[in-house]
Amino acid sequence: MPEPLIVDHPAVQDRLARLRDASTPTPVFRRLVEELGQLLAYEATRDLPQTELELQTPVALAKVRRIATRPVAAPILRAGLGLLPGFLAVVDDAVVAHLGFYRDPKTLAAIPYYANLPDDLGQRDVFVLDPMLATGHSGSAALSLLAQRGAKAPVFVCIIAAPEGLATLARVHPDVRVVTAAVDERLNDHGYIVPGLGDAGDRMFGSTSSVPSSSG
Ligand SMILES: O=P(O)(O)OC[C@H]1O[C@H](OP(=O)(O)OP(=O)(O)O)[C@H](O)[C@@H]1O
Ligand SMILES: O=c1cc[nH]c(=O)[nH]1
Ligand SMILES: [Mg+2]
Repeated sequence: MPEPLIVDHPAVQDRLARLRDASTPTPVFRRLVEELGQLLAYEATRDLPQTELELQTPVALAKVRRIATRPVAAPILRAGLGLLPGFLAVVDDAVVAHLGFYRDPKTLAAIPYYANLPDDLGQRDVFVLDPMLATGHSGSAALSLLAQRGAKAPVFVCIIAAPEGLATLARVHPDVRVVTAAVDERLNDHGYIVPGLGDAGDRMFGSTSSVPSSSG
């Protein structure tokens, strides 16, 4: 797998710092995730193929470049939805594919519960959105489903990746490129990223599950 792209821009790192802060309230957390979605999408879509064409400005003919094909943005529910508005701010006519997976808290397996994908994935650039890559089970399961439906070499856009999740993707999906704001130290013994930011979905949507904070 290509080396992950860690977006080190101060505007990204400052927002990540505020996300990590346990005292950041839900509305601010959600806004910061949305803004990071835009900044990360800007980097992740840098190599999208373009077509050249000529059009008429009010003044003269101009040679211009447009994005060649509408890419697919595939948020993993729920938390991936937080990155979607920012992605669409960068590529406003992306096709949205929804992928429902939740992580079983005991086994940490990814349980599928919803999928709505376009038929022509093979002809499109695909960007999977999920703020957290922890064990990599959810990301890997989402990428497997996309591959079964014809997607080639998708990009995985996240805010924090754990080394364990990166290793899983490298093993199961070696063609995937990861764009992230940070690679953290490790997982704790409950599968949470350390130091991480806690449960992204809960912090974004105001729901509660107990986030185990053991140092294990
Ligand atoms: O790499 P993994 O170990 O699979 O963990 C990461 C997944 O866990 C979180 O989702 P969660 O299952 O909590 O669902 P939610 O987004 O609905 O809260 C997160 O948004 C990822 O999808
Ligand atoms: O640290 C983690 C791990 C999985 N999912 C989250 O939201 N946070
Ligand atoms: Mg969650």
